Amino acid sequence: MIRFSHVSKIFEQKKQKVSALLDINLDVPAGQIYGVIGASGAGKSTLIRCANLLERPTEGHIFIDGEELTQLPENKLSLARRQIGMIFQHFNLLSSRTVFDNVALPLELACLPKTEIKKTVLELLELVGLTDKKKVYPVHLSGGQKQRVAIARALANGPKVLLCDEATSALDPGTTRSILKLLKDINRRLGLTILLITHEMDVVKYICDQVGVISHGQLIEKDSVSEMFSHPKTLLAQQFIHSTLHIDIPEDYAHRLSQNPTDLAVSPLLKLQFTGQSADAPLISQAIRRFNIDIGILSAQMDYAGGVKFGTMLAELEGEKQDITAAMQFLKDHHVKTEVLGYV
Ligand SMILES: Nc1ncnc2c1ncn2[C@@H]1O[C@H](COP(=O)(O)OP(=O)(O)OP(=O)(O)O)[C@@H](O)[C@H]1O
Repeated sequence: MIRFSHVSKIFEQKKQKVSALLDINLDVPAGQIYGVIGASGAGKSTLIRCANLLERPTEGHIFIDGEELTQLPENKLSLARRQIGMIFQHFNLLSSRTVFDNVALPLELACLPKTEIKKTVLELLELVGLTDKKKVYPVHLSGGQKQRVAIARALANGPKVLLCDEATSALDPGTTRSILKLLKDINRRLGLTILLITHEMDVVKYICDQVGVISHGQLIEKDSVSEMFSHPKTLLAQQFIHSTLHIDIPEDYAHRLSQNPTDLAVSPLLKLQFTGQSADAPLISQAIRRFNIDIGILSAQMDYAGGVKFGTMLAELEGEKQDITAAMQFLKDHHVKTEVLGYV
């Protein structure tokens, strides 16, 4: 449904060239939710703005449902853009228009008859759960409600594709969830293809089918969400995944931790990272039985994404030195990433 073929974008500013996108190849199948994740300045906004040619690529081709946008003359491009809805981090509603009139705007621009506009707008407001707010002005809405209006407006022309530019970045975690749930519902109910950009792996984990990681304008890794979470290949993907896990050493415990083993501090504190196959096997109890050691769990968080289990654990290993070494090797051999944080 969306295809980027060898897309590059170079910005020129005061004789300086910035390569915002470098040879991007991306295919989003119809009906899927595709997330592109990256740090600030990685090229996410440029990428999503190229999808509807708000930003024209310097090189390469962009196709929506088989039609090459990069070949279309301006008049045909405006028509093609009706197939592509877009929502933004800061909602971009017209403050002088009511909720109803904001959603009606694209239909008015498409010169639809009033009765049809009214019917469509009321259906859309029901879809996004804002029927009772139709006469309200945006200033009286919460952030989540504003984004719901923006979603209804983006769907007004019945697009095949929805582009989401950091759509939940300005919202609190609870509202973020409800907006992501709405996007997922719309995707499933209307078969809408969604391309979103984000800097939060939680967003990807919650709604995406596939994910691409962008860094310095390049898509350095792309995969299904389950594959990325179970076997992240690049360091950046690994860092994004582990940013969704919130594991800290308690402060009083950290004070007792010594960098190297001493006569009093002999038990290593390990940070164990489980992905895919390692998370499914009962490796902790196997290590305890096989090597006759004790494992004290300080904190742990296991999670699911795309049907795959993964997680992080902080655990103290107690026992004879050679048994601890053998147990650590056993965990490593079974794809558990093992890091010694100190000794207690
Ligand atoms: N209009 C522009 N003119 C010149 N350089 C630009 C322009 N827009 C973006 N850039 C540069 O292109 C690179 C990618 O920017 P982009 O906004 O796409 O990143 P991003 O991943 O969306 O960042 P953020 O998450 O901070 O919004 C950056 O180096 C940025 O400075």
